[in-house]
Amino acid sequence: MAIAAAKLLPAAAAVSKGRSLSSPCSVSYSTLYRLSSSSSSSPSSAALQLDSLTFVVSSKFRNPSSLRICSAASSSSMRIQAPPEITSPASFLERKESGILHFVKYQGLGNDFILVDNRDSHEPRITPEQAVKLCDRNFGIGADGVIFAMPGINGTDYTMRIFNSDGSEPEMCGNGIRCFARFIAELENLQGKQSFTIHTGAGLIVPEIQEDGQVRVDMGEPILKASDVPTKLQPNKGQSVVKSKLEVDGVSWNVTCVSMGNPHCVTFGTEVSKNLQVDELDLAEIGPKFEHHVTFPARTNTEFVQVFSPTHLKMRVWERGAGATLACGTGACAVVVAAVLEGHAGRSCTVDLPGGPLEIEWREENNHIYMTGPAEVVFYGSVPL
Ligand SMILES: N[C@@H](CCC[C@H](N)C(=O)O)C(=O)O
Repeated sequence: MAIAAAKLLPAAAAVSKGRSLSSPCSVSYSTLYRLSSSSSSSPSSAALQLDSLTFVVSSKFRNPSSLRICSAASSSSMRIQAPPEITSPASFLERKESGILHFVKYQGLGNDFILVDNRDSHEPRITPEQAVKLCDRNFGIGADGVIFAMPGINGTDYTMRIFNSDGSEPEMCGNGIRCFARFIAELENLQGKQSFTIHTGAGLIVPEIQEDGQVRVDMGEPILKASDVPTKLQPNKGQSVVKSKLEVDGVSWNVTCVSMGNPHCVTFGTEVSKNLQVDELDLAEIGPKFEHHVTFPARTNTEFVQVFSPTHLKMRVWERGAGATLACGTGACAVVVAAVLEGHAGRSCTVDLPGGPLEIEWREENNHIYMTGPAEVVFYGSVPL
């Protein structure tokens, strides 16, 4: 956590020299707070410094009684107030000050999200424009998207909404829903095996936290009907588009189109090069050309796949609205569906992504896809809006 320390020190120095940190916020936010484990071997910590507000917290605190929060400087000449008492991550998030957003940053295989407790409203606490700023990796917190935990509708426990880092709103997010489940367990102080019914733009999704902390998600059924994906490519297998030709940048790619609630275009190769070496691709060059191709009226996520064996695939992804990410859960599900339809793999596969592996199963008896993978806290923070 060298980065965290590097970010912390200038802020601490500014306070200790009696300089107030430039701030549009109230004086209490000119304080540098440090939240640490009472154990001397604090496992990890991270700092967030945005305008006047710097909040440093351990990413591993799980025992509220071991929490303590303290200001980093205490001279009476400085405009520092006693820090508010924080006894748990949930109580931290429950603090509601106008103009301040409390959040938890989570990641699932490096696909990272700002999680917002929005359980008291059906309206997202921030706008798409604010989400774009917060997701910026240089001028903001840095994330692939912002996820809102909202009240359930239609009898579900919760609703998940998400903004991509470009401010667009996708229907679903596989890595995000694993993070969402862990976030809810933290907010509700639930331990052990837990499952939730979540309303999303892709319908009902059911994540289950396992004893080992991994999250297994019933992702529902894939949608293969071309007009529902949506794609303008002509169906060539029933109503589906399977291993069809798509011209992108003068190259003829073989593509299969799958929706997991959100659209995916999966390719295992081109007309001339049937087996992709995915590490050799220039994703930033080719990805946007798929994303904005006229054949995808709602834009598309694109997965480039290499087959190691019928149970082991490797993919890189260019996400709609987020660009190259380290992992995409809905993408990994779409890849296994496409691999089965094209005859490259069986229904249970390990899919390697740049951020790590996901276990995917497309079950024959109910047509549902199950995804299993991790979700972890990165840090807790507050940011002026
Ligand atoms: N990373 C996500 C997908 C997020 C949404 C996507 N960018 C879209 O616009 O559809 C995942 O893990 O599924």
